Amino acid sequence: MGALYIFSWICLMGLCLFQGNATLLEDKQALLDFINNMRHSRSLNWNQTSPVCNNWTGLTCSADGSRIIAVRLPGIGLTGPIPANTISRLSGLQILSLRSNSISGRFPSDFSNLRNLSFLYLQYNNFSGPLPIDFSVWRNLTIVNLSNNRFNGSIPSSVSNLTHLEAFNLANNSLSGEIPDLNLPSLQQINLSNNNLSGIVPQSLSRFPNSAFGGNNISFGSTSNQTSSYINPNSGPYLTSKKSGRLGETALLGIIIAACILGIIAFTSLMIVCCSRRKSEDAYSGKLQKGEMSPEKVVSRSQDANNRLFFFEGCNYTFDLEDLLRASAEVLGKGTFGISYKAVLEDATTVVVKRLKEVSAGKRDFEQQMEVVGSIRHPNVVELKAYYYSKDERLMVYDYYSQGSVSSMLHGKRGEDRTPLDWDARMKIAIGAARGITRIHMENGGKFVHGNIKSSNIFVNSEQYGCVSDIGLSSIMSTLAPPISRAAGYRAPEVTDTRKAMQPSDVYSFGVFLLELLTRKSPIHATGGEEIVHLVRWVHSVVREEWTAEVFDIELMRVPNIEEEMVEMLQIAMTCVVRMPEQRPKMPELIKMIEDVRRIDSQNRSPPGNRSESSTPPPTATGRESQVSE
Ligand SMILES: Nc1ncnc2c1ncn2[C@@H]1O[C@H](COP(=O)(O)OP(=O)(O)OP(=O)(O)O)[C@@H](O)[C@H]1O
Repeated sequence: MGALYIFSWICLMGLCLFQGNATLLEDKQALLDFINNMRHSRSLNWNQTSPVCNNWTGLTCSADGSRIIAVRLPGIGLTGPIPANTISRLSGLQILSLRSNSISGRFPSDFSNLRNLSFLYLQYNNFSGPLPIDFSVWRNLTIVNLSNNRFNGSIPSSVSNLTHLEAFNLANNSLSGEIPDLNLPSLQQINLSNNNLSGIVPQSLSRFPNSAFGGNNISFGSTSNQTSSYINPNSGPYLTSKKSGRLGETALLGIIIAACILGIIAFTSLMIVCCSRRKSEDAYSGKLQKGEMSPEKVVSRSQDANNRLFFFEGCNYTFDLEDLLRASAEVLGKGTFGISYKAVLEDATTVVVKRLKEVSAGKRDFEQQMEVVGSIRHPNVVELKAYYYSKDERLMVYDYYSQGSVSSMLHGKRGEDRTPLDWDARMKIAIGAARGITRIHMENGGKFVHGNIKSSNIFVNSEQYGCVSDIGLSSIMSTLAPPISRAAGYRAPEVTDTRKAMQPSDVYSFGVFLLELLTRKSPIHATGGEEIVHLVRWVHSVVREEWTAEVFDIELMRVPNIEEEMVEMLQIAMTCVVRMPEQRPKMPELIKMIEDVRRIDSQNRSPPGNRSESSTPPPTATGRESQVSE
């Protein structure tokens, strides 16, 4: 009897295990059916023979390995409609992210089978047609992002049944009709902006800011005809009142005549100013272009008001644009965003002037961005000292870092002239850069993105810690580095697709920078046979073949007892360059991870927030900067 019991128990367990495997096999088949029936420009390592869990890109299995619970495939070039009866067979699915692809067609009706879905990210695709009528089938939905598609029709009232909903984003679609009453206490974020919605914002959503409903024909609060506040895509919030009557005809005529006279005066003065400014700026640009400055006076004092260098508070420089124009200048290099010059002023002050090309932002946006950048004071961030804006010329002024960038330290001199960077130096550069980027990410309510992390933008401060430069340019410039360029080697895969840098893409670039520090290889380099090598792919292939030691810079291999630390740093770098942005660590975590590899020194281990307001150490610079220590 006992034996029979044990036998049946074993059978039962066997059946369970078999069933578990069967479900996973079914999930695997559903995914293969999906990917084999959908165009995608990136190849995936999904093949029939390899195990799904821990192996296939973009998937997460349940803890017991019996089901697939997350599919994350952002920015892999998926094109066309989602094939029916594929993804919808993953009945254990909780997270689905197919954002930043080119998926078209309607919202798949069979997604109603995904009863466990909690997080749905389909933003930045080409979905069209109406939203699903019955949202209540997904009782667990917590975050829904369907923004930046072409969905039309109205917002279904069934959304109000999603009691777990915390974030709901339908921005930038073509939705119309009125906003339903969404009495959802857990809802923390909503964005319905830039649709064709009309009517009023229901009371249940009045706690959200106006910007959540901008770009629609929605009115707020009172429904009375007397006064209501409208939000219009072009003009922003404004008040209209039915009481305001029409202007009398005489008054109107008076205004038109006055406007004409003023217009003529303004036009004439503008022409005079433009002609004289154009002359002086052309002369200035010409000198910078030639990489030389003559002592002749290029801008007259009377024009200083229009040609003013804007210095940030606390900057101890006393020169003006005129002095800068008289300085002797030498081209340091041509970057993605312009040319950088080393300028030595008459009193021996040495600065770097970056002359920007193709700024896409207007004057106001440019100035605002400069204000943000100029306000960042941190030992691991290269300070922007001053800027200049005119119609034809935009300049940024920094301290000159005489040791050159980390790029030139790693790849610059060859042979006997070369001073190798030892392990300590590289660790200090890594930790400093991590702290600098973390500080930059704290700006703008924790949303600021650097967008151009690379070794030629990282210098060392007076304490030899990494120091990050070139902040805030990627968002105001229209240029993107060409696909085969050193800059492109740092670019996260999703940035190539969406052309939009985010904080996780900075983390990716930082990971590439760490790999560069460890290998002393450029992110994109040609081998003897002219073959283009991508550093991330190369490191992956070497590590996969278990030749880890081969990865490291030969100069480091000579140093005793650092192998373990190098391997730990390699692991950290590899976590930064994973394909899925949401799987990359955040910058503050990276500081901790790197600090844990080696206790560099206690003085430099305080969190960046505590250190940002401290007296800024100067760079290892020539010129007149005072040498205040960190
Ligand atoms: N403050 C500085 N001190 C010393 N050298 C600098 C300074 N700023 C830039 N450089 C160097 O000048 C050269 C040109 O810099 P620039 O920033 O214009 O281009 P980049 O870093 O090569 O590319 P990108 O424009 O994409 O940042 C680079 O070698 C850079 O390291």
